[in-house]
Amino acid sequence: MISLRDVHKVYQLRNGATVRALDGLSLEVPAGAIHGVVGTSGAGKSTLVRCLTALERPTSGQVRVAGQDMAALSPGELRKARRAIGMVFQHANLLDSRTTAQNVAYPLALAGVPRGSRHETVQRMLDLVGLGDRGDSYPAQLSGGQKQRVGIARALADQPAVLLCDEPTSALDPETTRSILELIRDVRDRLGVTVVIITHEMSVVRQVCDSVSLLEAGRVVESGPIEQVVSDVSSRLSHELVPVPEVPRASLAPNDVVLDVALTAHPGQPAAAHVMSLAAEQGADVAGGVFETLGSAQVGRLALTVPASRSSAAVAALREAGVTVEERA
Ligand SMILES: Nc1ncnc2c1ncn2[C@@H]1O[C@H](COP(=O)(O)OP(=O)(O)OP(=O)(O)O)[C@@H](O)[C@H]1O
Repeated sequence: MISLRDVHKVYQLRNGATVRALDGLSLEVPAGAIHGVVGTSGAGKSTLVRCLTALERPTSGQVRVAGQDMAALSPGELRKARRAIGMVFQHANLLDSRTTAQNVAYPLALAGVPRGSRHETVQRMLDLVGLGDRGDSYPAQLSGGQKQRVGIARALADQPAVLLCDEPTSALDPETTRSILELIRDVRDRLGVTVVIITHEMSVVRQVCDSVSLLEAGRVVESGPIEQVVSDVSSRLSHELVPVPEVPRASLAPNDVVLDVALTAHPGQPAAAHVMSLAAEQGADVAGGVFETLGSAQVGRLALTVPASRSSAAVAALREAGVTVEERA
C-alpha cells in the first residue's frame, strides 16, 4: 500500500550548507497494517510525512501510495491522489467556528461531494468514532480526546486508503491515549484502512502497531513485524519495546554471567515453562522476567544467571531448542 524506495531529501541552507533530512529511506507498509514509525527529534519523521503526502518532492527515490507514484503525478492527479491519504494531527486542528458535523464535512465539501450526500457520510463517521450525538457541538465544547475523535472522523470521511497519524496521542493523557489507539485499531478492522503512526512514544507502538520502523538520520535502521522485532534481543527497538529485566551487578555471584532470553509465543516455539526447565537443566537461574502481549504476539524477557564456565553450553542448548538468547555484555 505504501512503498518508499531509496528516498533522499536534501535541503540547501542559505549559507550553502546542505541537510540530508532523508538519506536513502526505504519502507514498505502492506495494506491493512498499522505501522509505527519511531525516531528521535531530527530523524526525519516530518519530512517523511511531507514526502508521503507530496507536500514536498523527494530529491531522489520513489514514493508510492495506493499504487500511485506521487512524484510522477500532474497537479490535478496529485489532488486526487492526496484524497487517498487521511491525516490525523497531534492537535486535532478543528475549525473552532464550525460544528463537529461541519468539521467532518469539510474535506467532502473540498472534494466536491454534493451537500445532500454529505450528511449521511458525516453521521456515519461520527457514529464510527462514538460521537453520533455530538454533531451540533462546537470544538470548545469537546474534551481533547473527543476533538481527536472528530479529527479521525474528518480524516476518514473521504474514504482514504491510508490514515496517516502524526503524533496522534502526544497531547493526550494515558487513559485517553488508550481509547484513541483502540479507536484507530477498530477503524482499521472495520474499514480495512492502512494506518501509519508517526510517534516518539514506544508505548503507542506497544499498544497498537502490527509492525514498526526505527528512523535514524533520515534512514530506516530497523524494521519489521512487532513479533519479529521483539524476538531479536540484539535490536534497539526490541530493547525499547520490551526492556530486559535489570540485574544489578552486586546481586551476581562473582563468577556468574547474565543471559538475556527473548520469547515470543508462536506455534512451535518453546513456551516459557519449557525454557525455564531447560535453563534449570543447564544450571541457570531466573534473575528477572517480564511477560506481556503486544498486538497479537505474546512476548517475554528473561534474565538468567549462570556460572561463566557453563554459559556457552547453556546458550548452545537454549539455541538448539529454538530460543533467542545472548550473553549480556
Ligand atoms: N525546510 C527545511 N529546511 C532545512 N532543513 C530542514 C527543513 N525541514 C527539515 N530540515 C532538517 O531535516 C532534518 C529532519 O527534520 P524533521 O523535521 O523531518 O525531523 P523530525 O524527526 O520530524 O523531528 P521532530 O521530531 O523534532 O519534529 C533536521 O535536521 C531538520 O533540521
